[in-house]
Amino acid sequence: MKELQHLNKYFLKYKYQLILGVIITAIARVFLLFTPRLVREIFTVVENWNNGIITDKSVFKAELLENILLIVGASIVAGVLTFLMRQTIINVSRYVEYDLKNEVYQQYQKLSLNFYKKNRTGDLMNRITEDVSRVRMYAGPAIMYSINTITLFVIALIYMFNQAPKLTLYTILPLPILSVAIYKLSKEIHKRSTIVQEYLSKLSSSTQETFSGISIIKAYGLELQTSANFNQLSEESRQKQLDLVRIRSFFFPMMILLIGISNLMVIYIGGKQYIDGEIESLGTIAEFIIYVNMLTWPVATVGWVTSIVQQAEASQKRINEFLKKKPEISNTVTEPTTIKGDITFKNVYFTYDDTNIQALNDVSFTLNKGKTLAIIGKTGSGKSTILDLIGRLYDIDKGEILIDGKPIKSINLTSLRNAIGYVPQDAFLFSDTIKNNITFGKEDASDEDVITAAKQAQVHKNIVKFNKGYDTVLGERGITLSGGQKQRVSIARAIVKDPKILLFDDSLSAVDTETEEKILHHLNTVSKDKTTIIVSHRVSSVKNADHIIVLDNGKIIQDGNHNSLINKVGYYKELYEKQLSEAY
Ligand SMILES: Nc1ncnc2c1ncn2[C@@H]1O[C@H](COP(=O)(O)OP(=O)(O)OP(=O)(O)O)[C@@H](O)[C@H]1O
Repeated sequence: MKELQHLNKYFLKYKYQLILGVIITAIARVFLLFTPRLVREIFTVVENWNNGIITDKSVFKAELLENILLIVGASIVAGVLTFLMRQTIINVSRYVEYDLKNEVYQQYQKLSLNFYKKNRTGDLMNRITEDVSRVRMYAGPAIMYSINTITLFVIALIYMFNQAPKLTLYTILPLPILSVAIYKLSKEIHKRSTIVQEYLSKLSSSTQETFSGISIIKAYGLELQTSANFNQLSEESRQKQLDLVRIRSFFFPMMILLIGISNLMVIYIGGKQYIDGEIESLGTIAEFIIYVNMLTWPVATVGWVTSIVQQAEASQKRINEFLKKKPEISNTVTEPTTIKGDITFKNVYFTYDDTNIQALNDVSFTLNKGKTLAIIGKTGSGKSTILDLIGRLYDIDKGEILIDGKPIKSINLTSLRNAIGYVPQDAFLFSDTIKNNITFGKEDASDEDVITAAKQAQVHKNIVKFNKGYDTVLGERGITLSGGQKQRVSIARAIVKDPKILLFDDSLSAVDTETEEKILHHLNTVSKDKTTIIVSHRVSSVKNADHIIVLDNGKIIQDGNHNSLINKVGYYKELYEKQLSEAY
């Protein structure tokens, strides 16, 4: 229960609804328990009529009717209260589920990129869906059924002991056996349903992967093989489902058996006691039969609730593991920082934790506000890493990164990221309209801003050709853009944000040189007062930059401007000549 204490703050938040729920539950049970006593009354009235104690037929009828009406009345009140019990306690569990989901999601957002590298997406999704649902079962049904069982049991036992103490003992004897049996069964059901769940998620991720890679599968003619893999997985999954169904089938027969045994005991022992004169009325036997049936389900829930609590505890433990994680990159500055855009790297060293790859080795450069730096170099030389470090997606090992002359850690993280317009290597677009994809970083951008940015990114003409223009939906339910179109929408997104710092990570690789030329021309105007970094493999993209650095294996091996570098023997000159000859 230690892990579940995390939920106490939510119980405190919804304390009034919870207390109301508990009171309603208790009162509902009291009303429910009127029925057995009233049934006994009816039996007594009938016995009295048979024994001649009541002789007046109208009195007999009136007493019968009174008890029947009382049963109907008590049942209606109990029914209404049971409805209200669910409306309070189950509602609270839904509120708790909602709050907990939000808490986990907020925490996910705070955690740094490294966290996402170390944990699989499926696992992250599971904690926010499966685990939170299991915890909800504790916050709602488990609490509700526990209160239900306790109140019903206490009140019923008091009534029963008052009526016939010996019969009570015999009646409740099989109930603990029922509880333990249900507990064991629930545990086994849970074990098997977890396996079924695992198979279902394997099936869905494998299907999802197949659909995502359908063009490759078709191109390589692998349909039969993927179908065979699917069938095998599906067959295994079916087997596990059948195992689960088998164990579940025991549940109700077992309950019926144990209720049957209890009923028989009441009839047998009660009957003997009646014959021996230990109990006065046959009505008591009827009353006890109703108690047994009323108590069976709550007693069965003791076993069920125990297993729910155990599952919830395990799930909350997994959730807590993530909630307790401290973000590696945190914002320590509360005041917003105004950013101008000067960037300085001083002897920066950086190694990726997970792979131990040293991506940057003693990198230094200075880039003043409004200037353009280009980074060129072989793949894996550390170009993207420099951009990630400017956005403080990682903290460096050694050296210093200064923004406007201040250490990057002393700058408000939100202000820093708000000041950056980043165009990643793989343009990521959401399943949303083109317009919303462009205004992603600046939701209040006007239609005019969006169109201007799209024109500057050379994608406006493509967009207006679609039937719905800027309202065209992209992604799974919409159209698929070409690689170059995606890159350009992504560039428009950065431009519309009007940031102080623009970072382009090989963002023109999928556009032809003519379009590239036009985009670069517009970028000259757009980035006039902005600090710009362009990462590229193409000399044509970087030649107009104020400063160019050439990276190799995390080290700067050359730097200067285009004119100086093409006159120096080295990587840049070689690349320039090679790309020049390819162009002709
Ligand atoms: N998130 C990461 N975790 C671990 N290692 C990484 C990560 N990102 C990059 N690396 C490694 O760091 C080195 C530098 O990578 P980086 O992406 O900065 O290179 P790049 O010059 O941008 O390459 P490319 O031109 O192919 O995009 C590479 O060896 C790469 O494998």
